[in-house]
Amino acid sequence: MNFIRPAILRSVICSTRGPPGRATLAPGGPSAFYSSVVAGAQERTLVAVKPDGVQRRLVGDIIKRFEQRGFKLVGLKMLQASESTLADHYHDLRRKPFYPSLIRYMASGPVVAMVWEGHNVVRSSRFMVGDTDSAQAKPGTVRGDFSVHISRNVVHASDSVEVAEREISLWFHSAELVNWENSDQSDLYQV
Ligand SMILES: Nc1ncnc2c1ncn2[C@@H]1O[C@H](COP(=O)(O)OP(=O)(O)OP(=O)(O)O)[C@@H](O)[C@H]1O
Repeated sequence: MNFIRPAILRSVICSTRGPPGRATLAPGGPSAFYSSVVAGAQERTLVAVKPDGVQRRLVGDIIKRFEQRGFKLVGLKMLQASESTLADHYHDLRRKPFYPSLIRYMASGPVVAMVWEGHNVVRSSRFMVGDTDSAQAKPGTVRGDFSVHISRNVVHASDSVEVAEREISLWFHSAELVNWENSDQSDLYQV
């Protein structure tokens, strides 16, 4: 979604709420209105910095990219992933020839798991992370900037909303996810 200027948002609300020709903003003014627009479109995704990304001190850079894009961090932890979690996470790849080395790689050191929230965050995260094969990943993406080989591609991001829900519940307990409000969410949606 492109950023929306306040004036455009005001005209959208005027045309979708209340009788024609009557300007009706949400109670609480523009800021509350932006929040209500944004809140209706929220989704969450799992992003994980893989062991090579942690070893290479890329955690901060990856978090920065998601924060700067405008997404909201609602879960964060560093952990040594168990083989059972990894087997569950990559269950669809278990028959691939690279599966054993993938599990070894993912278990070789700590992972930083995160849950990010925002409009179209699943799709946007996949673009930000870049192609699975680092050789195909575009510059500007995490993998395109930091990785040269598919087997050490720095970061994971869920590839659909349904998968994201499954992966978040695999990696996080619900009590580890924090619901919080931006003090002024309108800032996110202004150019
Ligand atoms: N041909 C391959 N050789 C070695 N490792 C591979 C290969 N294909 C995939 N992998 C590893 O398995 C991971 C999962 O593969 P998948 O096809 O699900 O890609 P992805 O969804 O882009 O990656 P991820 O799930 O890690 O975000 C890849 O990120 C990569 O680390």
